[in-house]
Amino acid sequence: MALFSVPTPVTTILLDIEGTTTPITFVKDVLFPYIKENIKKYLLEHWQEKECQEDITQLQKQAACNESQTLAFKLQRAEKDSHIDGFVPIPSAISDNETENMIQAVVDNVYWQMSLDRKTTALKQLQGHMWRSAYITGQLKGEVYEDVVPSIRQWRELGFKLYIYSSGSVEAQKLLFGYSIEGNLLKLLDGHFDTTVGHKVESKSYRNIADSIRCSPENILFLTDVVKEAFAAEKAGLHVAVVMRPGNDALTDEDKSSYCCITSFHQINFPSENN
Ligand SMILES: CSCCC(=O)C(=O)COP(=O)(O)O
Ligand SMILES: [Mg+2]
Repeated sequence: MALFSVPTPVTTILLDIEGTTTPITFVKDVLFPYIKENIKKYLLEHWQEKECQEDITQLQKQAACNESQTLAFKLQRAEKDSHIDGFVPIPSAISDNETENMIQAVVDNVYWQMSLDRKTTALKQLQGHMWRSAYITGQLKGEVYEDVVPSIRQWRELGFKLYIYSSGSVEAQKLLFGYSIEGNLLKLLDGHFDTTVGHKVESKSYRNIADSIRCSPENILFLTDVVKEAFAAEKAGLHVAVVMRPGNDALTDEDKSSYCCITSFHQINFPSENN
C-alpha cells in the first residue's frame, strides 16, 4: 500500500464529502432520489413556512425571475442560469390560483438543476431542509467509508483539526454525520463549510476558509475526489491529495502524475508515525 506522507506544516485537515468520505452512490442513488420523490409533497406541506419561502426566494434569485429585482440584477443573474440549455424560470405567485403553477415551476426548476448536478447554494439549502425529517425519523442514515471513522479518530488523537467543505449545505453535512451508519460523528469535527464561502472550484473559497479558521493555507491538507477542486485549493496554497474511491470519476494519467492519489484514508501517514 503506497503511503501519502503529510507535509510537516499541516495541522488541519479539510475533507470533501461525496466521493471522499462518502460513496457517490449514497448521494446519487439515495439522497437525490429522495428529493425528486418528495419535492412536490414537501412544497405543498411547507409552503406557508418562513424557511420554505426563504428557500423559494433564493431559487427565484438564482433563476433570475424574481420580478422585484432590478434589470441590472436580472442581467447579472441571467449569465448564471438563463443562458443554460433547458433553463426553467420560477415566476412570482400573484393569486392563490397561481401558487399551484409556482409550486410546479419550483419542482421543474429543482429537477432541471439536479439533472445537471448543479451545486447552487439555493438548491443545496432546500435539499438540506428536505432531508432533515428523513434523517431524524431514521429513514436516511449517512454513509461513510469504513476507513473514515478510525482515521479521523486517529488524526484527532494526533492533534489535527478537522473540517468539512462540501457543496452540500452545512445543515445537510451535519445531518449526514450526525445521523450516520456509525452513529453521531459530529463531535469528531471542528467545523463545516459550504458554498456560502464560495464554490469549490474557486481558489478564493479556500483562502476564505483559511481566514475563517485563522490558519495559514500551508497548514491545511485538503482531501477531495475532484481534480478541479484540488487545483483550486493548491492554487490557494493548501496541500492536496486526490481520493480515488469506487465509482468516482476516473482520473487521467496526467491527473495521476500531477497529484498524490490515495484510495483509502489509511494510506495517510503523519510525520510522527515516521519516527
Ligand atoms: C452534504 S450531503 C449532500 C451532498 C451534496 O449535495 C453534494 O453536492 C456533495 O458535493 P461534495 O462537494 O461533497 O462533493
Ligand atoms: Mg466530492
